[in-house]
Amino acid sequence: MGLLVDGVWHDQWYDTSKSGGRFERSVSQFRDWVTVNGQPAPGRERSFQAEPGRYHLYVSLACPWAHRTLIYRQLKKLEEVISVDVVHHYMGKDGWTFLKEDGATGDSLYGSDFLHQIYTRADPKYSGRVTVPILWDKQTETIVSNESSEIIRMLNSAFDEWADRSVDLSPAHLLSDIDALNERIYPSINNGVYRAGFATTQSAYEEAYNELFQALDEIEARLSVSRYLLGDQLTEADIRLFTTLIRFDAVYYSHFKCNQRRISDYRNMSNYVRDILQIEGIAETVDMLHIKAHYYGSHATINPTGVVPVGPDLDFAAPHDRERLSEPA
Ligand SMILES: N[C@@H](CCC(=O)N[C@@H](CS)C(=O)NCC(=O)O)C(=O)O
Repeated sequence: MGLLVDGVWHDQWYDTSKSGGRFERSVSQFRDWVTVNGQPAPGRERSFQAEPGRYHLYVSLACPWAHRTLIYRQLKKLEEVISVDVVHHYMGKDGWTFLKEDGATGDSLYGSDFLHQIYTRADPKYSGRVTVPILWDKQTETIVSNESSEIIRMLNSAFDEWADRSVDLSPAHLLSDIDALNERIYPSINNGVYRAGFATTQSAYEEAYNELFQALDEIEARLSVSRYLLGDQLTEADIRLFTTLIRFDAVYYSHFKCNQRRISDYRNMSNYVRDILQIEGIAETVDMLHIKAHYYGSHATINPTGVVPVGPDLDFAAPHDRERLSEPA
């Protein structure tokens, strides 16, 4: 694990020394937008017009943020429109690599060895973390965005000429509710598990742990009366929550010490996870080998032996009971 400084790779773990042992996620730096007519997003100058075959995703199957983008690509039926490469699950001293093994594809565009070479191809002087996902423009050979929350908003509508338009995960009338839920769920749950797991002091860990389980209890209550977070319609907020919940029992519960309860101990949330997993296209985006091998194998400060637990046995294909909460059509 490391980062680029002026385009040069340095092997370095997260520094929590200046924040009382708290893990603070750095802000993504490539923030342009693909738009229908190529009009730059407000406050932006670079223009990226939606076109089939022009854009490429670099993802890790382990990563919950990259997972969001893969789910959108499936649900919007963009497989032929946006190509994908998958990095290897092990993130060691070279960061993410393109080692072709266990279903990792390698870099089909440039044959690079390391993901950081994609960042320096876009900006030879880039300083910062080298993260997935990346939305890459094959035409101008640059990174459009490395911020998953924005990439999924682009995938939701910018490519609709070639996509399944009937799928809209952030309809205008729900947008402010989605944003409000994201504001609650991102710090306490999506990033909350990382804040617990990467904390290097007891107090930083307990702060994150308490916030996490308080938020999970709230979600459980919400899901006791509503099929999805915002009623009968699956939205962006569900996808963003799902990618954390699906990893929880296998990884966050033990590896990140988030062990007050498993998701399988929550009746509503566990059924909800299976409900979403069983939507056509979603199961293909979940790769438990990459998920477990990455976390247990790559975080030497947390699990120095790199031994990957065999369990737990999780049956996401088992029936769920969520239909009881839907309005009859
Ligand atoms: N805010 C970013 C976060 C992406 C992110 O942190 N990805 C992790 C993998 S789960 C990563 O690549 N980390 C490498 C690092 O921090 O060096 C997003 O949502 O796209």
